[in-house]
Parts: sequence; C-alpha cells; structure tokens
Amino acid sequence: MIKVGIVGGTGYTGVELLRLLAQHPNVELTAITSRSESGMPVAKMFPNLRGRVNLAFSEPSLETLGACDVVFFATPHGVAMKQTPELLARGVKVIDLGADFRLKDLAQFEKWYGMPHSCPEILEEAVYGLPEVNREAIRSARVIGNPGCYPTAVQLGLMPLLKAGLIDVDHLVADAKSGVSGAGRKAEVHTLYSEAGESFRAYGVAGHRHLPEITQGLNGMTGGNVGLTFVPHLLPMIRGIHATLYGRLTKEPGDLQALYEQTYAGEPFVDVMPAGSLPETRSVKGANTCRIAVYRPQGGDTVVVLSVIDNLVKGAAGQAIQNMNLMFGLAEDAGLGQIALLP
Ligand SMILES: NC(=O)C1=CN([C@@H]2O[C@H](COP(=O)(O)OP(=O)(O)OC[C@H]3O[C@@H](n4cnc5c(N)ncnc54)[C@H](OP(=O)(O)O)[C@@H]3O)[C@@H](O)[C@H]2O)C=CC1
Ligand SMILES: CC(=O)N[C@@H](CCC(=O)OP(=O)(O)O)C(=O)O
Repeated sequence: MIKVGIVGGTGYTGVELLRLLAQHPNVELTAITSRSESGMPVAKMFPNLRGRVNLAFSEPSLETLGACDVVFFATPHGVAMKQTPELLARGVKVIDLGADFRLKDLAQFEKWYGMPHSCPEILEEAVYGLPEVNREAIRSARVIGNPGCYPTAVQLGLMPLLKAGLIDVDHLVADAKSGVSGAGRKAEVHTLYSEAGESFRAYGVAGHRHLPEITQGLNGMTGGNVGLTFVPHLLPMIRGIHATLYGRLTKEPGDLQALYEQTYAGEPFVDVMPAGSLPETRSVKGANTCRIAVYRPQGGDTVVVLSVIDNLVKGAAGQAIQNMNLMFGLAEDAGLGQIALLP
C-alpha cells in the first residue's frame, strides 16, 4: 500500500482527493493536514467521508509527512516549494496541485505569482503532470507540477490541431467558463451565492496566471511561440469547466473527427464525442474525464473545439491521482473509475 499524505485537507481539492483516495485500492491515507482544524475528525467536517476516512486533521509537520511515500499539496501557491526539498531528502515524492512547479521560466513564475521561487533546482527537475502529453516523464518523476484546471481543458482541446500543424498558431482563442468551486473554499465576496448566483461575467481579461501556463504547454506542442487570447468566466454553478476554443485553418484539414479520435485512441480519460455532439459539464461531474467535440462550422476556415472537465477532478485531484498511479507503476486508472453524476 502506498502511504499518502495530503497538505490542505480542508480545501475543495483536498476533500476531493480524500473522496477519490478513500476508494483507491492501493492507498493508505496516512496524514491529512490542516493548520486551522488540527485535531478535528475529518468526517466531522466532511460527512460524505463518514465510515470511509477515520483520521483527524493534523498539523503539517515534517515528521508526519516525512513518513509518507507521496504527499499531495492541495494548498495555495508558494506552500509546496517551501517543504518539497526536505520531503525529497526523506525519499517522499511530491505532487503539487498549486502552481509552484508548473512554470519552467522563473521570471514568468515570479511575475504571475508575485513571489520568488525558493527551490529553482527542483523546479527544473519537476515534471508538468499532464499525462496525455508527458506520460513517460511522469513515470520517473519525483516532483509533479499538477496542471491548473483551465490549462487542462484548453491544452487537451487544442493538442490534436497543433500537433497536426493545421491552424494559425498566432491567433488562438480560448473562451473558458468555470464553476465557483474553482476559486476554492476560502471565503471571498465574489463567490458568495448572492454575488455569483444568477449572474455571469468574465474576469482576468487583461491577464490571468493560467495564460503563461497554457502557452508554455502549447509552445511545447508546436515548437514555437503561440499567440493566445484567453478569457476566463465565472459561471453560477459549483463544478465544471467548459472551454470553447477557436483556431483558423491554414490548410485543408482532412477529417477532423478522425484526427481527434486517433489522437486520443487509448487515452483512458479523454473522450472524443461523436460528430455533432455538445459536451456538457454535467457529463463529467465527479469523473476524471475530459470530453471533447470538434466542429468546422459551415465548412469554413474556423475550427471550434468544445472541451469540458470537472475542475476538481481532471482539473485537479483526479489528475493528481492519475499522476500518482503513473509514478508508482500502478494501473493508470486505479481508483478513478467514477462515472459522472447525472442529472
Ligand atoms: N479549486 C480548483 O478547482 C482548483 C484548485 N487548484 C489549486 O489547488 C490548490 C488548492 O486549491 P483549493 O482546494 O481550491 O483551495 P482552498 O482554499 O479550498 O484550500 C486551501 C487549503 O490549504 C490549506 N493551507 C492554506 N495555507 C496553508 C499553508 N501555508 N500551509 C499549509 N496549508 C495551508 C488550508 O487549510 P488550513 O488553512 O486549515 O491549513 C486549506 O485546506 C491551489 O493552489 C489552487 O490554485 C488547482 C486546480 C483546480
Ligand atoms: C473560478 C476561479 O476562480 N478559478 C480559479 C482557477 C482555478 C485554480 O485554482 O487554478 P490554479 O491552481 O492555477 O490557481 C481562478 O481563476 O483563479
């Protein structure tokens, strides 16, 4: 059994890790930390875990975490990089759900996250945990920068077109919408029910920290520098991301449906839907699945891709477990068989 620790167990990605790991056949939950709720039984805060998780929250101490085989950081940016060097020295692998190990360019990290990086040498060895792109490197990684939620939906949606060299890489557009759980569990005015409910708006239009993460990934697919306009929106729902992606064709693309199906053939967590389908966020709610549909409206020169994920699963905790499975040589889908909750 793999001994697992979770730092940040009281947040939304933390409790999602717990929900999924409690059903994982190869995992023993060893430590679940919270600074604010240390001593409280986990199932008291999260009754969905009653009878399934019998631990109490503990302080995030090196002693407890150092006894694990792998530690997930479900914490704000800047926390994982402080503790990762000591954990690695004790032979513990690290999967950060925050952004400390995602951006390879230090200047970009410091610009978008407003803090210096405390372990650049570990950032260099860390692997970006998008299995559909980096599967082999993930298998041997000690540190994973788990992708952001929007970057997962956008990169998986655009990858087939970019790898095939079919679209103008200077003018990509990603119009993406997220449910409010994407903002985490901490109290903030803009995610209050009476602020976010029955309303809809964009945010981060002039610049969002996921822009450099997405372009880093897309650059890796094209070998050059892509130009991307990325506009996130806040939807009055709890879970889910819907990304609508636009690319202008630079040549006759052939059968786009076949291109998508072939690219993702054999991928356990990417579902290319039949031509004419409209992926819904509810079709992935609670599941580690990205569902994609590709369109060429009126046979014109614009390709439209629809990509949906659950921000807390394929956009965070599920993908992190997929990465853990790869790092420990387990079946990639172990513990990740959940079917989406519908309606
Ligand atoms: N929500 C989402 O959809 C997604 C989130 N992410 C990323 O995952 C990470 C966690 O997000 P989310 O679960 O939404 O956040 P939350 O705000 O819901 O939870 C954050 C957790 O971190 C703990 N924490 C905060 N500061 C520290 C610290 N200095 N040391 C140790 N623990 C700390 C908190 O517990 P306590 O204060 O009790 O210790 C809390 O449990 C973030 O980096 C986020 O950007 C990534 C993809 C999607
Ligand atoms: C709706 C909402 O607020 N979503 C978050 C993104 C989700 C997330 O937490 O991603 P990171 O891990 O990269 O921070 C945001 O736009 O800041």
